[in-house]
Amino acid sequence: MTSEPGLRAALELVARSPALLVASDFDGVLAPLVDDPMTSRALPGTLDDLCALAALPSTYAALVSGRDLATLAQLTGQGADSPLTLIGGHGAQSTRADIGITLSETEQASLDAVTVALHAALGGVPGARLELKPTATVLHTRTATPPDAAEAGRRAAEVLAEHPELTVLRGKDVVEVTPLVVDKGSALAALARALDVDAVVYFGDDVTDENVFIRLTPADLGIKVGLGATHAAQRVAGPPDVAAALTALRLARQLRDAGA
Ligand SMILES: O=P(O)(O)OC[C@H]1O[C@H](O[C@H]2O[C@H](CO)[C@@H](O)[C@H](O)[C@H]2O)[C@H](O)[C@@H](O)[C@@H]1O
Repeated sequence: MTSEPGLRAALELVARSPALLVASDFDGVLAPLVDDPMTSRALPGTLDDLCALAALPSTYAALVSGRDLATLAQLTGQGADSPLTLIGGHGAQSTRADIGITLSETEQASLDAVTVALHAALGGVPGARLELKPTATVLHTRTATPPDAAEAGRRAAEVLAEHPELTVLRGKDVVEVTPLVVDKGSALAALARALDVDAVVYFGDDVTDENVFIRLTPADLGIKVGLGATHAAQRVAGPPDVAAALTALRLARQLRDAGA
């Protein structure tokens, strides 16, 4: 897909920015979507290219995910010595800012109550299951039939109607509920400000990534992965195209540094 002239030209142009931040979502972007969230892995080369970019002068790289930080680090193998900034929990956590995620007693009670209620309401719906994260509970329906997924969604909506204090984030075969007010766009904008970069490149595939795309300026480059309405300027089909685009961006940035 990087042979597509518009995308290639856009990557080469943004690679010439004096200070650049390259950031990517994880699931569905670096890692193909799978049924079991704990088996997600980034495609070969993607993390290497991000780390290589982060090693270049005036160049930074980040992962921005709905995963909690510990899980994101585990799945990507990016530990404390990683050159990448990891932003987790849709912006609730960051390795750079060391943002804490301790919920208040009220927030924790609210999350616990909705989790218990969802668990009770979803019993008996085949393929519907809950993922428990430190700041959120996620209803997964990827392995449910369409009628079962619809039934799970209907039951979840009834429960969530009783919890207007919670934030609901919708994604690919997931409905996520958290007591925090978070979004990836604010988190990435704060990182870009802190790094004082001239341009941001962002890869994302889901509704929550639109909060990033909508904030980008003409100096930046948003790349939507897959189908669906988007505010991104460019689009690729799937994770293999992201891998190719990251390599093209890394090479263009290295050429720029070499003065070519
Ligand atoms: O922001 P992301 O990195 O894209 O994380 C969003 C959610 O990703 C995970 O769910 C998605 O990936 C799963 C594994 O491929 C897939 O089974 C599921 O259908 C997808 O929605 C994760 O499990 C969630 O906690 C994240 O919020």
